[in-house]
Amino acid sequence: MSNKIPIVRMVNIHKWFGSLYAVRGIDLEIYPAEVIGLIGDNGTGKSTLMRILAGYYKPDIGEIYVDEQKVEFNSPHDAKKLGIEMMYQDLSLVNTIDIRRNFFLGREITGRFGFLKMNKMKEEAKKALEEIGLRIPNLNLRVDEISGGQRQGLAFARAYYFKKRLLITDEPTNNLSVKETQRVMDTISALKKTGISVIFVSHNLFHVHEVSDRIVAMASGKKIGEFLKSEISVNELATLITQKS
Ligand SMILES: Nc1ncnc2c1ncn2[C@@H]1O[C@H](COP(=O)(O)OP(=O)(O)OP(=O)(O)O)[C@@H](O)[C@H]1O
Repeated sequence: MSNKIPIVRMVNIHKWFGSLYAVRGIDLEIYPAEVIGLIGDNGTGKSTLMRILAGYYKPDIGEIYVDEQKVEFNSPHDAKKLGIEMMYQDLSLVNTIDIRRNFFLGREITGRFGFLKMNKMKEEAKKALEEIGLRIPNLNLRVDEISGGQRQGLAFARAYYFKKRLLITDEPTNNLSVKETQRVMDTISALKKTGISVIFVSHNLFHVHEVSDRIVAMASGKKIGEFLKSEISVNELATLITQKS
């Protein structure tokens, strides 16, 4: 990876919540078209680090570089403008409206006089879904009528369509069946092929190991290891995390 320029470089990031020292000097680099697994026990600072990267929190110490330019995120909007987005459990979808409207939520395609171009939106959504290998037969369904895996897929396809560069996804395989989990993992791999990078935060070491190129382990706010997938097994990851927590 050293001959490539990282999309993002986090340098010496520290964060306190009052007297609680949540993130203790983390360095993290993310390269284009790379899946990074971020692991660690509960309360080790993974979400805090990711929220800093996505502009929800400011670090107390440390710097963030995007394309080697120093940036300061004052809000998630600032990070989004640079193509960095954190996907939350609710995936920012509205259950009671259909898939194609969700796909464009707040960014609808309109024609003259502001009318919504429903067919155009349907076509574009279908194309984006297909390009990352997802088939949802009926885009007129409401989001609460599709499965959890399909909801994840929709959120991923939307990120792909709106040209995000780095997606942070927190436990995307939680509560999914084996088949649905596989679909989410396949979608992450498909996104990677389009050049998008993904940070996959999860407690499920099997899922992390399967989908990631590189795995970063945290304990007590610190980075305790960073490995290429080929360098470490799931069992070794489990031992590392349990020993340090
Ligand atoms: N907004 C906040 N205010 C105060 N303390 C916080 C806040 N957010 C996180 N913390 C604390 O910071 C520490 C790190 O939390 P964080 O959520 O980053 O851990 P995590 O590794 O993501 O955990 P989990 O895997 O359980 O989601 C914890 O002790 C947590 O209670």
